[in-house]
Amino acid sequence: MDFKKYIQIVENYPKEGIRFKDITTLMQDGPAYKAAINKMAEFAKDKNIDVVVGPEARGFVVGCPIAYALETGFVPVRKAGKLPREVISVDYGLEYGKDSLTIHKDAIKKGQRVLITDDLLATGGTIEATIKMVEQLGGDVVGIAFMIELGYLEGRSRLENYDLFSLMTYN
Ligand SMILES: O=P(O)(O)OC[C@H]1O[C@H](OP(=O)(O)OP(=O)(O)O)[C@H](O)[C@@H]1O
Ligand SMILES: Nc1ncnc2[nH]cnc12
Repeated sequence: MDFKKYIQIVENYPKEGIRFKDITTLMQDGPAYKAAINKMAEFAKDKNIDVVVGPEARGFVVGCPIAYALETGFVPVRKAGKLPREVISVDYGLEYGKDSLTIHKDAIKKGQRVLITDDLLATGGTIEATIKMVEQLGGDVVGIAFMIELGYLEGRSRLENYDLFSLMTYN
């Protein structure tokens, strides 16, 4: 399937100079959404994943159905102030700003095999922060799956020690 034909590119959103890759046009097409999720789940199916972790909000859109397909649990990573119980947190930078991410302290058990998922790899700041928290809790990041990779931002170079999968790459 040509997944790129379902992605809309929006110029200068949310800031001048950013070419925003809108995945909502893929999500709203049932067969395309299902095929995209199945391909991402396929990458992880022989990795003995215990739990899938994804950052809000678009990381939930890919992470939850992948967890369902793999029959694992899903752990949300959220922006500061959104998780109700004790968290650990990390500050990070984005293609268009900076923020802070959190995860529940008891969400990952030592030695669990973790698949991290997100809709898009840009600078890699979000995923690097997510990896830091998973590893701090004792999780083993055995794979990272993206729907889209922005090759020109070289986020991949920050994730050299990990097994990465991207469904689509824009250069
Ligand atoms: O590789 P990076 O430079 O870190 O950028 C990628 C992140 O940016 C977007 O999330 P955003 O923070 O805009 O939040 P959203 O999913 O809630 O829209 C996207 O969903 C990734 O998580
Ligand atoms: N160019 C982009 N398009 C969509 N989501 C993004 N997140 C970070 N950069 C992005």
